[in-house]
Amino acid sequence: MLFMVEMDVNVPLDTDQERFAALKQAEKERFQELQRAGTWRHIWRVVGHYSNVSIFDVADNAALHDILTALPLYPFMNIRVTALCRHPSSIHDDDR
Ligand SMILES: O=C(O)C[C@H]1C=CC(=O)O1
Repeated sequence: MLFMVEMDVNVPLDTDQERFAALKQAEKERFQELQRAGTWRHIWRVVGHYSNVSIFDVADNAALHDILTALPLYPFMNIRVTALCRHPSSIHDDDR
């Protein structure tokens, strides 16, 4: 199942910078692992924001919930999820 996931990262001014840098590195590693697995299919930076728009390919709603809530930066994120399905005019075979 495909989902559009919009993530906004909010970092309070009093956040410990060293701790945040470690979480950011852990997030990058998890992100790249999920990309290699084909789970986190796409990501785009939203211009002018510490936000991204991503496409996830997961088994079901619960799988997406588990992945998102386990992200290292999850405590700093506001997340919006939109379920997607194939557009009838799409020429891409991997839209499901
Ligand atoms: O940078 C972000 O938008 C937050 C998050 C998503 C991937 C990643 O490496 O960090």
